[in-house]
Amino acid sequence: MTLHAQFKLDYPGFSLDVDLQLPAKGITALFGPSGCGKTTLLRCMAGLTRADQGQLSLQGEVWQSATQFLPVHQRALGYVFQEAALFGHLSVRRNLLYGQSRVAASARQVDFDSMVQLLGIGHLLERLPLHLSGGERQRVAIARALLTSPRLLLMDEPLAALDLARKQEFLPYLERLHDELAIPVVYVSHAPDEVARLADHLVVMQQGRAVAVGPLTETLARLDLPVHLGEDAGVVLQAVVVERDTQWHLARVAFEGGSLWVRDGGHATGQAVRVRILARDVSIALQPVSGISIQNCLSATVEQMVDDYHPALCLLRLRLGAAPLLARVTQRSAHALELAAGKPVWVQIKAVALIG
Ligand SMILES: Nc1ncnc2c1ncn2[C@@H]1O[C@H](COP(=O)(O)OP(=O)(O)OP(=O)(O)O)[C@@H](O)[C@H]1O
Repeated sequence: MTLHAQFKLDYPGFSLDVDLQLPAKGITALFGPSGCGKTTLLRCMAGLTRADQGQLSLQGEVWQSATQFLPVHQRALGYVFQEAALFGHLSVRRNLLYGQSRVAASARQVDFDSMVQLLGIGHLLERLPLHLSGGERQRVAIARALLTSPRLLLMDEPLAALDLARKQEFLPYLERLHDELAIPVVYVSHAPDEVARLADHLVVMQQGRAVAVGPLTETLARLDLPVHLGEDAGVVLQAVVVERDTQWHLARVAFEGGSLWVRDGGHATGQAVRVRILARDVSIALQPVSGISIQNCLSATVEQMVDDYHPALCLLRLRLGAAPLLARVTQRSAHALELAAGKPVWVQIKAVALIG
């Protein structure tokens, strides 16, 4: 079951041309540089912009085709913008009830109290939007969108207007949504860390085209992505906490292909987590190295090697069992170690970010 979105549209100096089959569950990130068409695509999906040519169907239900165009108010979708658009003269509670009242009581699938609890806004219900922080406003906007019982949630850079502290405060709520919501979310972002943290599926856009589409882990590990991630190049692996070392405040997380020691994030043994490993934090040796401070040293095989964004550097894709890994090394080291596809090596992983 999928979300099928096909649109062609021309603006002066810009054209959108995409044909996407996306999973009808989890979070799909639309990622790419400013001006590549992410918002335009989202607006087409919402029916806020009418593409010259378009098709949109969600699990077989057609919202747009050559002969049909459902206007935005007839599409069962929630839309969260960069800046929360709440009614300023209504309390948070009444803003939420307004969202809920847009659906007939018999069609409501989302419960008011559970949404308030999920987004942690119970103590804000009697306040006016003016008296909320940016992050609180966005949480209310999401709750209001979800109270319309949508079948699809569209989010356009919901963190863009927040400062770093508010972002850190807000992200756990998005993660909770990710874990608890059954509806698909299409999430626009140009921040690699947000994508790494939230997305299950990735659409990389460039100049109005989708240049790479697929599950997050494999798509981030592609060496042919035309969008250069620079210092943000790296992989995200799904893992499980298997052991905790309370003396040293470390946790061991296992993934298909190995395990890593990371800083203990307080997760219980057995809990699923994501680990993000940046290419710049991975180094290569031909033998296992001892007498160094790096804790994580694993055997891997070089799969592919390409020139990187600076002539001194190259980017390698390796396999640790089933899991992909990216490493950035200098061309001189690659030459000295005679690195090539198929070569077995040892990787040392200097830093690992535990997410979720
Ligand atoms: N209504 C419009 N009329 C004409 N051109 C438009 C219109 N809306 C967007 N554009 C152009 O389409 C291109 C894509 O814009 P869009 O806002 O979709 O990009 P984006 O990837 O969301 O960018 P950002 O990350 O900066 O928000 C831009 O060149 C923009 O100037």
